[in-house]
Amino acid sequence: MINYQEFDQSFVDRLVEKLRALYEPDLFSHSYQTMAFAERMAEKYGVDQGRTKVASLLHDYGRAFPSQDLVALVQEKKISCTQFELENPDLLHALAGPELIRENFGIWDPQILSAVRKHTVGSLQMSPLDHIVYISDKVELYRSYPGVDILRRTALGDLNEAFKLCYRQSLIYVLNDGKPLHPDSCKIWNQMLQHLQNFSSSYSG
Ligand SMILES: Nc1ncnc2c1ncn2[C@@H]1O[C@H](COP(=O)(O)OP(=O)(O)OP(=O)(O)OP(=O)(O)OC[C@H]2O[C@@H](n3cnc4c(N)ncnc43)[C@H](O)[C@@H]2O)[C@@H](O)[C@H]1O
Repeated sequence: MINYQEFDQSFVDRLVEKLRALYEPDLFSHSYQTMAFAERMAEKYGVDQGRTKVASLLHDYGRAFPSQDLVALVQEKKISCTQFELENPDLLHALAGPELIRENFGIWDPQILSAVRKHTVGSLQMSPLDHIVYISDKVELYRSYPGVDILRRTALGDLNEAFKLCYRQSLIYVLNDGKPLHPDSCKIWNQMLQHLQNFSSSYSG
């Protein structure tokens, strides 16, 4: 029997093959490239490689399910979810992801499940692993929007700055699309600026 809580390379390899068979090709390529970028970031920032690979590979697992199934799942399992999120089902794949991953892969690791849940809107409390998965999703090799190269370089140089730039990028993307912004976004943005300001003033003594 596979010990699902040991995220060694053999576990990762088997997970890659399962997802290759399960996902549409575009979703598989995106997930694989997100893992490849996250791996580089984990090495740079000293974050657990196995967890990083599993979380980044599975971050979009909820995307393999139709929206109506995700709505039914969050209601049936009473997954913590706001009215705004229910009305914007693009956001549900991140919220339903942890439950689906527990059920279908037997992965209960809280750090992995946290990174999956927070990869779309972020959160007021994010670990380095949460940041790595969030950023890698936005800058993986197949993303090709203007400015993505700068985001990639920053991602491998300064984790806090990279999260700030990627978060800003996502907010602009949502606004330009004319979509409603998640109510938590403003709080997350302001808290991040405060944190960066405190960090830089304590650093400069
Ligand atoms: N705070 C918030 N409030 C409300 N809704 C929110 C939100 N944050 C994210 N969302 C929405 O939630 C959805 C899911 O976000 P994610 O979970 O981050 O995106 P995804 O599953 O990888 O894919 P999707 O197809 O939906 O998005 P895309 O690759 O085009 O894009 C994924 C990301 O890649 C970047 N990106 C991709 N194409 C880009 C482009 N042409 N220009 C600029 N940035 C781009 C952006 O950062 C973008 O967010 C997004 O569509 C987004 O609109």
